[in-house]
Amino acid sequence: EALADKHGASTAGDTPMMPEGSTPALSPQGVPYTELSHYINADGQHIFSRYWKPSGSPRALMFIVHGAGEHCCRYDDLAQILTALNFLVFSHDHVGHGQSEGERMTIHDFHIFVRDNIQHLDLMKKQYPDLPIFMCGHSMGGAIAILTVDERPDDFSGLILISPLVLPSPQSATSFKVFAAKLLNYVLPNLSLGSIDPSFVSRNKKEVEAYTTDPLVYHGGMKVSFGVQLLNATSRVEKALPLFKVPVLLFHGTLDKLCDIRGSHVMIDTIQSEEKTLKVYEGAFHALHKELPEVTSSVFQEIESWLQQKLGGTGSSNIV
Ligand SMILES: O=C1N[C@]2(CO1)C[C@H](C(=O)N1CCC(COc3ccc(F)cc3Cl)CC1)C2
Repeated sequence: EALADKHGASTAGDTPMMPEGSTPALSPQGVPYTELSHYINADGQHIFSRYWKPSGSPRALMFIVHGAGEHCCRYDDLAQILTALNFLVFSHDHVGHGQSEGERMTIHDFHIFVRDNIQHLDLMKKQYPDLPIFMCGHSMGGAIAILTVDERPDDFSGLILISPLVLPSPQSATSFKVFAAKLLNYVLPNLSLGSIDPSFVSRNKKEVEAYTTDPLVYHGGMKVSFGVQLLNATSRVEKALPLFKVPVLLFHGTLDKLCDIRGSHVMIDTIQSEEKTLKVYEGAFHALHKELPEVTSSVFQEIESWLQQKLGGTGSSNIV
């Protein structure tokens, strides 16, 4: 059992990871993992993990789950908002993403993302056994979050979803692409379905630029095999929704071309959660946490007041 250090990152200090004189495991960017907070997943891969700690003692945990091709350091702004509410925020780069090991944007079973999520969740529960835990997922990270909560419903006090992948969007997963992906998966699994169009990510030109120039973002084509796993994810999510009971705060833009807003309508109508809210942003694109200032500030305010109300905290909980 690898020891978890104070950050909850497990180091392999007690098991000789490499015989004397050999080089330490390096991140895809060439950084030794001994210098990066990380944990080792069930396949022995180094998963880069990130922790944003509040100045005071934390009153809750927030587990952020990033989307396809991106990485957890893109959530610094959201994490800062949350640490100001005395949340301890944690996240990691999914296998094949960012500073974690694994072939770029390659997965042979979508459940691996959920398995690694649960491992990190258990590490943090051990470190902070008495704190309520919330999860926030974006896009493909929303599907991973839904499936994680579905497996551990009693571990979460609430789930926030920013334009989650519930239904594939007809633009990015055209019925031809879906058909082709399923067929080609047997013969050409590594064929590219084309890469994510950065202009679909946000209307905010600065954010599109940041996405396009971010060296930790994967800008290559999406493999057929990855697309098929995303389709697997959407069907697993649809099966999970009718049994879903955790409080949910959902956000979606009406002009989202990457994840169909219909998926959020299906979700809000299907889940059994007593507390469920869907905020629709007219004209907004996909990454609402990186959209035009008026959208992103509204999303962050809604998240703040929803969390304050959940924690029975001070602030704008409107008790009538
Ligand atoms: O800020 C952010 N957001 C990001 C990038 O940077 C967007 C990206 C992300 O997760 N998705 C956008 C693309 C979408 C493609 O979907 C498919 C494609 C082929 C297919 F066959 C079946 C499907 Cl479902 C999946 C979800 C994370």
